Amino acid sequence: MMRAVRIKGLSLSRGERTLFSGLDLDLESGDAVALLGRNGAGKTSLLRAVAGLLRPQAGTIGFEGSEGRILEAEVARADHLHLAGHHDGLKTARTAWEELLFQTRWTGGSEASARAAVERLELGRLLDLEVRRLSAGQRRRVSLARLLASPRPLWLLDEPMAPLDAAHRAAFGAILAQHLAGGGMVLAAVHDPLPVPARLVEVGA
Ligand SMILES: Nc1ncnc2c1ncn2[C@@H]1O[C@H](COP(=O)(O)OP(=O)(O)OP(=O)(O)O)[C@@H](O)[C@H]1O
Repeated sequence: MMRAVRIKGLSLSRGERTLFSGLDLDLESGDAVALLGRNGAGKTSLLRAVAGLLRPQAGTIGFEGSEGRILEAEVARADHLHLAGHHDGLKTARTAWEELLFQTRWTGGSEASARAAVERLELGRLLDLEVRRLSAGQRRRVSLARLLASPRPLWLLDEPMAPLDAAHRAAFGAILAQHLAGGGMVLAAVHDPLPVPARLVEVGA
């Protein structure tokens, strides 16, 4: 079980442009961090680097288990984190249920855990619809259901609440609080405040 993330002296570039350099950030079990910064500052890029999808120019990203045990980064990334990007990563021609079940199994969850996530996110009436027929907020709820359907300690969230209405933002706040209370960690790029207490970290120059 992952208990901490340690980012030291991190520099990220896109093309010729350095987005930021010398970023230090520690995330411990139970912590939420809100990444702030102007459009293009590099918040999404940072989440992708933590997920292993973008190679840093400099610095390190380390993962620890209980008692400071170093986790192999490849294993930590494959088994201990979720990246919920703002493109949702859902195949549009599948039904919401097909897509949720496929992704749940892919990440080690079961049909029962997918059903429980459906209940929690009130997706029951949407399950037979193709993803392309869902509204932005409905699509986001299907995407966020994956977080619950296969429990993993580190949630990397890219503007998770942007398309959600007030009621579903509140429901998602409760889900985040429960995840943190259970020892999980949240690293979220946001423009609006997270609905749980979070440390604020400014990204970019
Ligand atoms: N695939 C890519 N190839 C080249 N440059 C990219 C790519 N993706 C993003 N960028 C550039 O990297 C910079 C940082 O983008 P990023 O998405 O990390 O910013 P952000 O802080 O998340 O912004 P926003 O608040 O608008 O979501 C931007 O200037 C963007 O144009």
